[in-house]
Amino acid sequence: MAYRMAAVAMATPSSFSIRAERSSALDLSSNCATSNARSMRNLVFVVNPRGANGRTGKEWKKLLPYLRTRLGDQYNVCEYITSGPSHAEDLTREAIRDGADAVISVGGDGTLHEVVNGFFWEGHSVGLDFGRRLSTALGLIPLGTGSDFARTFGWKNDPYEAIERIVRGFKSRIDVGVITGENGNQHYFINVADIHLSAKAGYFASKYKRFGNLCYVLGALRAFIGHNNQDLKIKFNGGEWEVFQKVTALCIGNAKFFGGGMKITPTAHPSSGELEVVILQDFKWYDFVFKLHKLYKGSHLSEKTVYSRSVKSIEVMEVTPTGETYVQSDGEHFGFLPTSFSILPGAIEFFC
Ligand SMILES: Nc1ncnc2c1ncn2[C@@H]1O[C@H](COP(=O)(O)OP(=O)(O)OP(=O)(O)O)[C@@H](O)[C@H]1O
Repeated sequence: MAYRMAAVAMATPSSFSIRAERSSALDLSSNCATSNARSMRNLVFVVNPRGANGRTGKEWKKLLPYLRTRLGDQYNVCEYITSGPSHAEDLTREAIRDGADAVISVGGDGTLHEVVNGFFWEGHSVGLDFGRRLSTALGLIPLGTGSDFARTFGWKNDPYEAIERIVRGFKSRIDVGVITGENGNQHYFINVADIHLSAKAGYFASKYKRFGNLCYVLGALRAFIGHNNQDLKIKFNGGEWEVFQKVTALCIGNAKFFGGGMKITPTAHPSSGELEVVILQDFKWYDFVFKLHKLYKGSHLSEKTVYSRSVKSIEVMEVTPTGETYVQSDGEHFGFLPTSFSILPGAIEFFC
């Protein structure tokens, strides 16, 4: 069940600041709007103060006065600070229901992942709740450790460039990946979902975020302990089951990069209408030493032990079930196989 939010407000004629807490109601029309609110655009900035080891919170404090000046009188700037994991999801859902024109994720890929999930509720778009058709756009100020989704667009962790994109107001529709676990619950991803070694590495990397980008190397080293390549059964686009032997990692890209700059699904693009599947087979630890540069450059698809194709959907299960093969989406631990993935083409309008 979604939390509703408390809004403690400090209204100014053109902007508004909110520290969101769980458990009471937020109403954009009363809390963000001013007297000429109907003609103003409500932009909700969902900020993870703990992103990039706390750097996001510090940067944001400096950024906010500039943002208000740069956006000017036609925008209500609503600032929602997350209080912990998953909070960004609840805040986004409430902002959409309250009629926000845009929700802008301020932080890394984990925060963006939660904001994207906030666009959905019980298998459908929140904008279509109660028979309404609300069109809230998604924006991004990348300020995380990896900020991998932004790399597909060639964007850096530069908040001032990101603000210019919002000011310019150019939007296009992007696809969203759907991931469904054994219990049938749906979850959404916008960047890359992945299975086995990389997902296990991501799980451990999240424990080492205090080391910055080094967390991905530490996570990978930890994941190698006890790792075995796995035979997997895979069904593409609802066809026949096929067995892929000795799978090291299986990656499903809506965008190109993961793990802090590795171009793992180099032909993926969030407006292609398809997911790009890349399967690494029979990789040994030394393959990562000798082929790592190819994974970063995105030139690994020509390797004999790398399989790739575009799909609308894919189902994956272990040949011999262990229930221990890791799955992650957008760098966040999702669970274990079996899992299925599909695409929602053009599901969200995005500032780009
Ligand atoms: N107030 C908070 N306190 C602690 N954790 C939070 C808070 N708000 C959000 N989080 C969690 O922090 C996690 C990481 O945040 P985020 O992705 O923004 O930064 P990052 O991990 O440094 O960047 P990247 O994912 O790009 O590497 C999110 O998955 C989210 O669940």
